[in-house]
Amino acid sequence: ICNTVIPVTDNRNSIHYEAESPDEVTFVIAARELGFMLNGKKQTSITLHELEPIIGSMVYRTYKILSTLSFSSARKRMSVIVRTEECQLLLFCKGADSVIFSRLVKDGQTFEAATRDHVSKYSETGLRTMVVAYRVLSEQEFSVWHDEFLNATNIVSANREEMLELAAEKIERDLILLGATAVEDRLQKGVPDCVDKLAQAGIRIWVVTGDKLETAVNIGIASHLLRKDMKQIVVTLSALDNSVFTERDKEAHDKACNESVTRQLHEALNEVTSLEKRSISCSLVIDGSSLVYALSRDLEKSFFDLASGCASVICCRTSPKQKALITRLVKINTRKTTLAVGDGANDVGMLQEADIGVGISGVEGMQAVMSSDFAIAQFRYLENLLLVHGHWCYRRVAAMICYFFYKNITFGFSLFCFEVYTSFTAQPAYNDWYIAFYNVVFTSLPVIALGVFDKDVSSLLCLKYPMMHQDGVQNIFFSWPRILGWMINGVFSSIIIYYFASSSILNQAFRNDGRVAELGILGLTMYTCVVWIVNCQLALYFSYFNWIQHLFIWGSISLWYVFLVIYGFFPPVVSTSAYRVFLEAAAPSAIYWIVTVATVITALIPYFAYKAFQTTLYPKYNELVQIKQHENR
Ligand SMILES: Nc1ncnc2c1ncn2[C@@H]1O[C@H](COP(=O)(O)OP(=O)(O)OP(=O)(O)O)[C@@H](O)[C@H]1O
Ligand SMILES: [Mg+2]
Repeated sequence: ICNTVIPVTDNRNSIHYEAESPDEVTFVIAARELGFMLNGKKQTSITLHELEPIIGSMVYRTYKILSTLSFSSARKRMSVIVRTEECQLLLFCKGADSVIFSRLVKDGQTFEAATRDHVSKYSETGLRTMVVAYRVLSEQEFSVWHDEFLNATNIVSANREEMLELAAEKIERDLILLGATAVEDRLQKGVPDCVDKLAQAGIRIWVVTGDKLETAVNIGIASHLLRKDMKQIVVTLSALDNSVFTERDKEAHDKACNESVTRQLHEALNEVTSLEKRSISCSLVIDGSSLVYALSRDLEKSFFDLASGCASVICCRTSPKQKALITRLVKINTRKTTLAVGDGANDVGMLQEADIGVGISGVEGMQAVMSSDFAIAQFRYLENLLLVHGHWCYRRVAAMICYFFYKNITFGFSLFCFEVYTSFTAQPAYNDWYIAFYNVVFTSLPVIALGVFDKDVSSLLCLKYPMMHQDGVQNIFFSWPRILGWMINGVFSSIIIYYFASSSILNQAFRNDGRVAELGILGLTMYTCVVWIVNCQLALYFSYFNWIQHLFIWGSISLWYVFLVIYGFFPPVVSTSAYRVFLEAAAPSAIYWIVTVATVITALIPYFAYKAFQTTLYPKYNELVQIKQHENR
């Protein structure tokens, strides 16, 4: 009993009741069993008040559940076998209309036409429907079947699922139709807007659902995937008359289906091509039974061509396996990144097949979330995940990798330049501890700040300009020219460092008493420039500064001087070439400081000049947004 929608199946006829106030209740009854009627009349709604005397006068009956065949998305149905008080054995089965209707015995089809009519009416209004049927079992039939079912349940092997399915197939047949139910399954808040945004970001969206065609189309319209100006192309096998094929004619049936799907796909493809010329967009709706053939080896290419020519694609009545196959088809044929979003256990295959799986936690359990890469609570958060965090993270990770190349090349290549000078005698320019601490202490924290905090535009603007998402799709920030550019920048910086330091320090009197500088001072000067340059380069790159970035960058540089002082106090056995070198030799010398400043400025000029020209002459999309953001301040 709940208070949203009242789907009641009366005596072999389906009536849909919709509650209008909270005290109205939902009451789903297998009416044939309970004979439910109010004052001898059909009622469109019932209040708790009216219900009380009925419940009071109702005869309660006890059913003993003997066996449950649980729901699976592949079977699209579930059943219970019960023993009534009169010791009669009954099987009740509920499930998708297509599955139940095809399992009815001849005598059980009396109300099929009327129920079908009701079911399609419910679906057209966007309700999720289910058909209920029953069957009387004999004791013997049940006991034979039950042994087999228990065997299948207890088996510990890979084909357990198959055996269970086989057992279910044996008993869930020759059913007698009882009626249909419908429940409202509202779209979550914000879905249409989110779909709109994602479409604006240039993301192609396919809906793959286990629902009925009519319901799926209705949801497509509600979520703005299907629009009035689109030509809707439907590929379905529902028009095929199955009654002409007996069970033995499986092959003939398959052949007819295959031909029908082939024909429909080709006709649709022609239509799409001709409409494309008149710039009319199309949408494709295809059902699970057609997909069986459309996803076969011969037809998958035609299906994919057709689907990729359509602006929206809706696949309905799909099994979990088909969901995964569709994802794989798109992934392989487009070679693009695929992202699957799902909330139920039937989406697990799809979530794992896609490059990125996003599980929605909610009423349908945790399976989807457990097997996904990202978990969100509502569909609309996808917008934030992709357009805001997707953009930020992509830019951060790309910049971080490029910067790693840069800073290590700057460091390593300056060592190499010195090696050339020493004619490859393997004499290192830097003290061992300088080398050991480079990536661990003096340049590590600012990179973390880049990878965690940097953002080029605010989240509001990311959502306002969804096209920025295309930066990632077109791989603007991690292209070969960009990676090579950073590498060349690194080589350039290190040449400047070596050239400036060696030519200014080595060839003239360095100390007051006229002595020239020795190797320890050259290494120290070069290393000072390296630490300054790689950190200032990062400061130039940052689009966003808070106190953490400042602390990390200027802190890392200060740490270098602190380290020099402390390390210099260690006895010469430990500090070797760095013994008191900073306090006694480098710091009192003006040339050391002048070289540092000149080298840092010179090494940063190329990046600065490139950035200034590029932003003025060929701004990227995100830079245009940045300019807008700046103007609006
Ligand atoms: N617990 C159940 N018992 C019986 N039938 C069910 C049950 N749950 C769903 N069905 C029927 O099986 C069909 C397929 O269900 P499935 O879970 O595969 O997909 P869905 O929930 O309809 O859609 P989606 O793929 O969007 O989650 C449903 O449309 C419904 O008719
Ligand atoms: Mg579901």
